[in-house]
Amino acid sequence: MEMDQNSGVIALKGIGEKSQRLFEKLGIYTVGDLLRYYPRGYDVYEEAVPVSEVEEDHVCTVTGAIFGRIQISGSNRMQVTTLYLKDLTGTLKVIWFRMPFLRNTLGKGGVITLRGRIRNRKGTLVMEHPEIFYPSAQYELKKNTLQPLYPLTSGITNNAVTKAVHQAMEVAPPRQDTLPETLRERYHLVGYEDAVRGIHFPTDKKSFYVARERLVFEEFLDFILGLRQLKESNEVAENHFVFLEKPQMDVFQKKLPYELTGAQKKVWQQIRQDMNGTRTMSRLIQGDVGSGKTIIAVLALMHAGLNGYQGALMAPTEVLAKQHYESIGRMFAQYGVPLKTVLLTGSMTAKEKRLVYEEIESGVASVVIGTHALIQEKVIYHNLALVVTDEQHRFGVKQREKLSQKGEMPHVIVMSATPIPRTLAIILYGDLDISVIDELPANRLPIKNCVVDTGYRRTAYDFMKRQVAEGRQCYVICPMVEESENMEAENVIDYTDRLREELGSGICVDYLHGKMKQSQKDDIMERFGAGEIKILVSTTVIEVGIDVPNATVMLIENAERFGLAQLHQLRGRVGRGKHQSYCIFMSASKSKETRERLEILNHSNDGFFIAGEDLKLRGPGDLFGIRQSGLMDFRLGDVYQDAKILQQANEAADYMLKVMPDKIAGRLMKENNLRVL
Ligand SMILES: Nc1ncnc2c1ncn2[C@@H]1O[C@H](COP(=O)(O)OP(=O)(O)OP(=O)(O)O)[C@@H](O)[C@H]1O
Repeated sequence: MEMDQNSGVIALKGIGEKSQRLFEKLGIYTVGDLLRYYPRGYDVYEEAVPVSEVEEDHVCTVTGAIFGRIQISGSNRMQVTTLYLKDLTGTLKVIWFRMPFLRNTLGKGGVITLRGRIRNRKGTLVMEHPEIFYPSAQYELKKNTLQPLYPLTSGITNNAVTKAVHQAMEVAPPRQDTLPETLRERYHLVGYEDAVRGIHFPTDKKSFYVARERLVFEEFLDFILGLRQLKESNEVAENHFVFLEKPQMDVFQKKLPYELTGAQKKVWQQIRQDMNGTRTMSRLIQGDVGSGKTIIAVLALMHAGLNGYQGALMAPTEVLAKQHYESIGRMFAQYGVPLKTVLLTGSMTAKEKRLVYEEIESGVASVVIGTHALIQEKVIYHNLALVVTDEQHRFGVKQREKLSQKGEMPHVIVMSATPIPRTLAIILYGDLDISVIDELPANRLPIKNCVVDTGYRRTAYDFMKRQVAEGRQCYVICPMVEESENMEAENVIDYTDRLREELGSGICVDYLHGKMKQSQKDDIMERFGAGEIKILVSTTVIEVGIDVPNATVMLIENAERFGLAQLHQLRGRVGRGKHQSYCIFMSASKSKETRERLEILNHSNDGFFIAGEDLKLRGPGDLFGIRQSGLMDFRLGDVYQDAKILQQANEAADYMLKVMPDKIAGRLMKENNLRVL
């Protein structure tokens, strides 16, 4: 049977119905999907290093002579085979678990190559459970190759995915190039088939870079073309709402416990003009953490409500939606704003939801706050004139379509706390007008930072104790353990136990992680917000938007595992009130690069500056590392890392629009287009 990109994966040899279902779980239905399922990283088979140079926690390759006798110890169930490998620089202890037969296979001695992770066992560096190349020459075949590592789901191995991709590449290579030749030549990009081959099975680092570059370019290009199309539709969308200036708006602002900053006033003015203007608003509000974006959204929602329209605020998480719902409700009650606010989230019971649906449909509710549930079919709005959303859940084509099908074409405000350099913002938010809140409220004291190693932990705990004694609260962030979400939870729980022990029973310590039930999360956040919980141990779930101004200490464990932008976001959870705040970046890493990165944060609290420095620090060498920005969920591209490619793609989009507009329509139809919007 002839196979092509649209054939189901079941057409491949070795894939039966059971594996087919597993592939479907990964979102892979066709051979084409499989080829677009890119590795999340690579195992690099580096040159062997001398025994004296192996590093703790690194995967290393060593070559040497088998020294002395191979020993077997331990119980029957957990037999440990121990070998000593010797080269000119030293001797390394190597162990395997449950592989006693190795004594026979390796018993002849001679030269061997081993590749495995180095652990520190009671002060001795030991290589654990390595891959064996015996005789040593076998390693030559693998040396310098990169083996793909795919994101997996339980029941499917990396080997199975690798094999399937291999086969697909052979029987149905993607022959048709998806980029016009002029663009390929102009930007020196490899052909599509080579790129797909290179991303799955790079022969060396260079072939990986060129493959990736081409695919990232295309991903960005499609994204930008989509934005241009959105911009066009924004430009023609007429504002059919009528807004009048309401005196309550000024009264409300005067009653606030603070005066708006100059930057907040400027941005509010821009929004008001837009809402009262002739076109439908599509505006991005960019502001550093804690710059006071929420109040701007509140003003806009009030403006809609007081004019008899509905406004919706869509938050990225339930915790945040609830926080907004409570703080806005409180504000309205306190300052006499006669607008009904409702909350709608996925975890509410059917009965609760029904009630809210009714209040929305009848127009009783003026301000609707919630998560993604807000754009579900069942919600029928009553004159929806404004949607405020955040950058992660940007209001894309699909959402707009959904709402316009309901007869609404609301004004849209997108809020972003990611201070990206202006040149990039203009490209990434090409469909939106941009407002920047470039000033922090005047009552803020700059956060004091320090970068320390784990030896400082005790001192940090003592410091937190003192802060708690003064009535303040603290956050501790534990790293997310990649791949295993259950472990993520365990980490936080274990850490909390240890911290409770260290600090004694007088201080209430609790934890928060992504796997908890919604009601538990709400409960924890409520108790932290009320000041009952003094120290909150958490994963990065608290990263976005949590606002507890009484919290003054942020301790980030394993700071090296996070990107700069993310660290800045985390730090932004403190320094939100009038008290002096502190951020402690803790890291055991000795790497010079990590230190340099963390020093940037140590010396600056300015998100825009940090983003700029972050950009400067990067080189292609970082590509195997963590994705730094977490901004917009591109399949391969990273807007910081690939800033140059982003700029080129932007230029290419201009060129296509001018020279080959006929080639664009086809691209916009592509299924993955604007996936990230
Ligand atoms: N002009 C102001 N003067 C003093 N305090 C302000 C001012 N504007 C907002 N605030 C307060 O500052 C805190 C942070 O504001 P807000 O939650 O809106 O920040 P944000 O910009 O959304 O930040 P993030 O992106 O970190 O969530 C809030 O407690 C808010 O009440």
